Amino acid sequence: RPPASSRPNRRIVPTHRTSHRKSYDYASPFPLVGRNQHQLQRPPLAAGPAGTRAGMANASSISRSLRRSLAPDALHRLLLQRSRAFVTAECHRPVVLHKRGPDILHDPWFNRGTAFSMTERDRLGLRGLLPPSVVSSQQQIDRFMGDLKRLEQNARDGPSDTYQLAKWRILNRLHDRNETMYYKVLIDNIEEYAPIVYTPTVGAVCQNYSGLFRRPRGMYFSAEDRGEMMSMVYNWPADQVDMIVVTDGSRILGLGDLGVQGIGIAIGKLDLYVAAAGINPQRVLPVMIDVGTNNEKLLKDPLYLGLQEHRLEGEEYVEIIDEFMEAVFSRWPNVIVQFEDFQSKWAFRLLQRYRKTYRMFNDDVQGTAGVAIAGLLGAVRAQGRPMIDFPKQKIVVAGAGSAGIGVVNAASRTMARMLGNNEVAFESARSQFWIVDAHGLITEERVDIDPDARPFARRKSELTHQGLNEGASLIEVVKKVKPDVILGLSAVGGLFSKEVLEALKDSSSSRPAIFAMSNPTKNAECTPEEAFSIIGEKVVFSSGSPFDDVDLGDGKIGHSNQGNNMYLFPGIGLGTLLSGARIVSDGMLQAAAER
Ligand SMILES: NC(=O)C1=CN([C@@H]2O[C@H](COP(=O)(O)OP(=O)(O)OC[C@H]3O[C@@H](n4cnc5c(N)ncnc54)[C@H](O)[C@@H]3O)[C@@H](O)[C@H]2O)C=CC1
Ligand SMILES: CC(=O)C(=O)O
Ligand SMILES: [Mg+2]
Repeated sequence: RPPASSRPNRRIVPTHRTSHRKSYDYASPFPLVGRNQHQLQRPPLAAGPAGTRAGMANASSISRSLRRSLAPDALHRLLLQRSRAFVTAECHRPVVLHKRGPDILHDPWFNRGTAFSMTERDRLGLRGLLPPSVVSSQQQIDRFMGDLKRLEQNARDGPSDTYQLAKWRILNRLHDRNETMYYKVLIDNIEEYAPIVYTPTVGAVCQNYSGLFRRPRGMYFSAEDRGEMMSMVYNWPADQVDMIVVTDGSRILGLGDLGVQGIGIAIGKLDLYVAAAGINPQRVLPVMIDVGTNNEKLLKDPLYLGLQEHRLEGEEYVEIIDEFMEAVFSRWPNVIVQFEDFQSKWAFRLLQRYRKTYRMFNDDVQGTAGVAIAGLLGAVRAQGRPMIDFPKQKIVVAGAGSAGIGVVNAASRTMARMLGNNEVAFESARSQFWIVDAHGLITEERVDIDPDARPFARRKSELTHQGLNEGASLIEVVKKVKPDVILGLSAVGGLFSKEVLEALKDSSSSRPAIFAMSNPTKNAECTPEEAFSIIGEKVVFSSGSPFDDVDLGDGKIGHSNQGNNMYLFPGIGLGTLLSGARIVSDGMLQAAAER
C-alpha cells in the first residue's frame, strides 16, 4: 500500500495477472483516468501537521542543522514546498493494485464509487457493480451534503419520515460493516425493522436513493450494456446465486417511475428472503435494469444516478430483458428470478414470455394474488362460514394493474376449483368480481379494454339487472353490489372515502372486509381508524403497509392486519429452491396461499 499522503491521488492499475503487471511500468503511457481529469480532482496539497505520517516524512527530509537555522515560518514554507514536490511525484506513479471488482469498492483507500470512469470500470472488473452514471467528485460531495442536510428538513411524510430514514441509514451502515450482525438484528427484531428495510420506509429510500447512495449493492445493467451482459455477470463475486430480485424501476410501490433508484426495492425484498426464509445472504443478488426513466424530475436532477433518457420501449426493451435473462441463467442455471415492480404492461408480458422457460415469477402479479387469496379465505373464516363458501363472496377490486388483475385471476381460479373446475364453475367464479379502475367499472362496453382485464369485464346482461353502467363510480358499485370485500390495489391514497365506507355498511356480509393493499402508507386506500370508526368493530381490516391496531374503547382492539406479498414470496423462493422445481407454477402459488 502506498504512503498515506499519496493515497487519494494515485492512479489505479490492475495487476491481478502477471502479464498485466509487466506491461504497466511507470514509463508506459497508461491510458487510465485522463491525466487532466486526474489533476483537476486532486485536493489542495499541504504538509501534514507535525506528528502525522506525512508531516514526519517531510520533516525528516530536512537536515537537522537546516531545521535549527530556520525561523519557524521559513521552516513551514520549506516543508510545504517539499511535501508538494513529494506528493506531486507520487501522484504520477500508478498504484499497483492487486484487487478487482467489489474488493476495490469496499476498500476506502481505492474506492471512487460512482466517480470511476467507464474505462476504469472495464479494466477493474467493476462494470455492472455501480449505477451507470459517472459523476465527478464534486457531485459526490454535493450528494453527500444534500443527504446530511436532509436530516434537518422534513421529508415527504413529515418529521417521522426523517426519523425512519435515519434508522434505515444506521441499519445500512451495519450491513456494510458486518452482514452477519445485520441479519441477526433484522431476524431478532423483524416486526420492528421490516417496515424500515421494506415498505413503507423503503419507498422513501427509493425516492431519495441518489442522495442516500453510499456503497453500491447488487448489479446494474443498463441499455448501454447491450452485448456485454454475458461477461458482466462474471463481475459478481459469488459463484452461486440462489435468488435474484430484478426491477426496471418503472412502478416502485405506488410511487411511480423511480428509474435506477428502484434498486432499493430489490434490496429490501432480498433482505426479507434472508431474514424470513433463511436464504444465504451471499447467494442473493439485487438487480436493476436501467432502460431510462420517464420521470421528468429525475431526468433533470443533476444527482440522478441512472441513464438520463426516456425509457426504451417495444422490441428494444424486450431484447435487453432477454439478454439479461440469458446472461444470469447461463452463469447460474439454478437461480430463481423474481420480477418486481415492473409497470403492468411489461409485468404481464414478461411473465408470459419467461414463465415456461425459466425459474421465475412476478411478485406483484402472483405473490400479491397468493397473499390476497390467503386473506380472502381468512375473511370467510372470520365470518364464521365454512371455507367452501368462498365462491359466494362478492368482491369489488379497485385497481386493474398488475396487482389487481393478478388477484382477480388467481382468486377466481381458486373459486372455480372449489366449484368443480369446469367451464360453468369458471363463469360463476368470474361473476363474483367487479373491477373498478381510473375510468370506473370495467364492462364489456369499455372502449380499448385492456386484454388482461377483458375476461372480468361485467357482461351487459348483468349490468341492467344490477343497475350499473360502464364506468360506474366506486361508490355506486359498492352501493349496488353490497360486497363482502372491497380490495384496493389502485395506488390512490384515501380512495376508500367516507362515502365508500358508509356504503359498505350495507354489505351483505356479517363481517365486511377491507383490504387497503396499496403501498406505501400514504397510498393506502384507507386507514384502520377510518374503517373501524365508520363501519364499527365487525370490519376485517388489512393494509399493504403496516398500521397500528386501533383502540376501540372498552378494552376492545380493532386489529390492523398486514396484507402484503412479503408473507408469500420468501416461501415461494425457498420452496422452489428446496424442491428443485424447474418452473414456478400457478399450482405452487395456490398451494402456498391455501396453506
Ligand atoms: N400489498 C401488496 O402486497 C401489494 C401492493 N401493491 C400495490 O398496488 C398498487 C398498484 O400496483 P399495480 O397494479 O402494479 O399498479 P398500476 O399502476 O399498474 O395499477 C393501478 C390501477 O389503479 C387504477 N386506478 C387509478 N386511479 C383509480 C381510482 N381513482 N379508482 C380506481 N382505480 C384507480 C388504475 O386505472 C390502474 O388500473 C401499488 O400501490 C402497489 O404498491 C402491489 C403489489 C403488492
Ligand atoms: C408490496 C409490493 O410488492 C408492492 O407494493 O409493489
Ligand atoms: Mg412490488
